[in-house]
Amino acid sequence: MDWWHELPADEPFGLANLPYAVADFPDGARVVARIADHALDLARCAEHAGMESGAVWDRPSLNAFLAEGPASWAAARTWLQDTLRDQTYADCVAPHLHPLDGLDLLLPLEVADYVDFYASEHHATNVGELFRPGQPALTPNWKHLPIGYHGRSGTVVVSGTDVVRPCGQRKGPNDPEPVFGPSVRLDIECELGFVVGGSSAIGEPIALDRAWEHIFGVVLLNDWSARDIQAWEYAPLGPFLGKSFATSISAWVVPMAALSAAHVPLPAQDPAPLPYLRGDAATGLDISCAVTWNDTLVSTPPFAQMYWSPAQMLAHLSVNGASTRPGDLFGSGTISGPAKETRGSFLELSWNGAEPVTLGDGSTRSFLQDGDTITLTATAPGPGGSVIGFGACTGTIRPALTSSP
Ligand SMILES: O=C(O)/C=C/C(=O)CC(=O)CC(=O)O
Ligand SMILES: [Ca+2]
Ligand SMILES: [Mg+2]
Repeated sequence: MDWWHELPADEPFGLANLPYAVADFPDGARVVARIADHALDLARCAEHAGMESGAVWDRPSLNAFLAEGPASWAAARTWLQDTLRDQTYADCVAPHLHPLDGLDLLLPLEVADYVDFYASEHHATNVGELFRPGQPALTPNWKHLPIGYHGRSGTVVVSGTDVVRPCGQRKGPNDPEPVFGPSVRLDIECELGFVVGGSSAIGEPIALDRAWEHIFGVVLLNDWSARDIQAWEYAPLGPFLGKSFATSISAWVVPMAALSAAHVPLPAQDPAPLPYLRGDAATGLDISCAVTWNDTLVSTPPFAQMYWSPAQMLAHLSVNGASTRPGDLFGSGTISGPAKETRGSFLELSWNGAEPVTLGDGSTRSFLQDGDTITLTATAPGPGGSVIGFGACTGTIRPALTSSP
């Protein structure tokens, strides 16, 4: 028996999970799968085992594998689980396992198009009250369609990448004129990101009941947000420079197949959405997130509380005939539950600065200070009582480069 044949039942990166990442080996970057605290060099392991289709992993991103589609993803997963389970393959596995400690993980995919949704009713209600006081918190369309905006795919960065405080225009309600400078209300948004694979042609919407087949897996996602820049710029076209400077994702992509036991019914949708958004595939996911600010756990956002299903998001995203490509990424929107300690942004947690958060060292915060580190983590139920881990999505704030261009 080798160590990977006898992992404890509560190992969050056991055979039921097997998330993918891209590791920067001395002789090139390649796709790996995680098993406990090791990464398996998939292309080399497959080569060793005589599995020719493993060449798709001999690349510096997941995109070629994403392009192959769900039948290939399922076959690869079955092969990988069999290879790790069966002791006769131990010689094909052992030489290609690398301790994670000391391994550099890269952005796991070349992000094609990036969309961010707004699917938490609690978050949308809170932000509505804070940004548009005196108006109904939810806009009239909110319960009829999953609201989203197209973001900037080129600034999606991997966990561990520092985030430079953005500069931009802001104008508070009492300022006579806009001013330019480093954001003074830099925030996070705890979200999940959904990685799209296969493709759909222009003019051919993805039906709700086929939507999950197009979703390869899930990452943790932090949609860094400069609230002062956002509040001044967003009307009437939506978020722009307040969010496009950086979006962090976890290095590990948890395959949807690992989350088969995590599907849960959505909270009741009233009014019933239009038929293209209605059906049994409109499930939620029981994924419990956690937000750590420096070393203090400040929030535990529950994805199971999200109003819209990821399947509804993808059906809506393509219902106008927009095509999808391997490497498309969509964010769920900030995950906020009903309780204060489950809010997924500091705008909400500090109620726009009125109720600062106290950290473990006794200091208080409303928004991010230079040097602060944010870490998102999550777990989900796996098959047979196992636990599915997601790794971490972390980022540290660096000072603004300049206060004037
Ligand atoms: O209500 C608004 O004007 C904007 C809210 C957001 O910050 C948008 C966003 O990124 C969506 C989300 O993460 O839920
Ligand atoms: Ca967001
Ligand atoms: Mg962003």
